[in-house]
Amino acid sequence: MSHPPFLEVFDTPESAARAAARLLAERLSAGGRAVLAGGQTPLLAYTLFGKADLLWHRLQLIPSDERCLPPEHPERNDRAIAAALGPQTYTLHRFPAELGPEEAARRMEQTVRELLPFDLALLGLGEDGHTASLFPDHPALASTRLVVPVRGAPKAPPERVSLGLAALSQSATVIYLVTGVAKREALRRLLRGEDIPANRIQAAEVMVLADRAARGEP
Ligand SMILES: O=C1O[C@H](COP(=O)(O)O)[C@@H](O)[C@H](O)[C@H]1O
Repeated sequence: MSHPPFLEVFDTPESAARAAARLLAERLSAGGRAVLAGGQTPLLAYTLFGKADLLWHRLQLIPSDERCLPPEHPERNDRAIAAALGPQTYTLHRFPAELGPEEAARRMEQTVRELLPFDLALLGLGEDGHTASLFPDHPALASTRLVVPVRGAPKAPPERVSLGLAALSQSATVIYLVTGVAKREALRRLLRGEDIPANRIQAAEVMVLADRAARGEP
């Protein structure tokens, strides 16, 4: 990560989500190619972003990673992202993660190659410092592939597929949305430039939107 990143701290997770939605709408007003994190944290931001007035038909989106679960499973990132965004007409490049990590990674390689570079990546941060499905000390971190298969992830489900560092580092802007007291230590490590997966992503512009709880402020 470029150091020091731009950091903005908000009173509540809702105000951090509003700021993330505003940034997405500003940066993608004419469309573009963007990565969206999975997980719970960004869902409110996506709901708000989904109401923005922009050239949705020119927007190509891809989840940062996917869990190897059946397509309609509630824990699928693509399903949660699409549900939060609502009925806008855009392109969402879904990982065929139901086919397993290796096959999904193989099939998505060309799609990702054609999407690069990304205009923006909104990423999450796990309590252990993972981002997308790139976990600390996992062999996927050493891969130079654009899309990496992940087995044995320490967070369920253990089988996943993820954009690799080689793809995520081709993002003009990376925004981390980090809220909640459980993320406090991971955020501290991110901001100190410690060797966690999120800090292995190289981008020209890195912004961190956090709430007071994640920052350890009362
Ligand atoms: O498993 C995942 O975890 C991270 C963080 O998720 P959160 O629920 O703590 O916000 C997420 O960024 C990643 O895309 C997801 O698959």
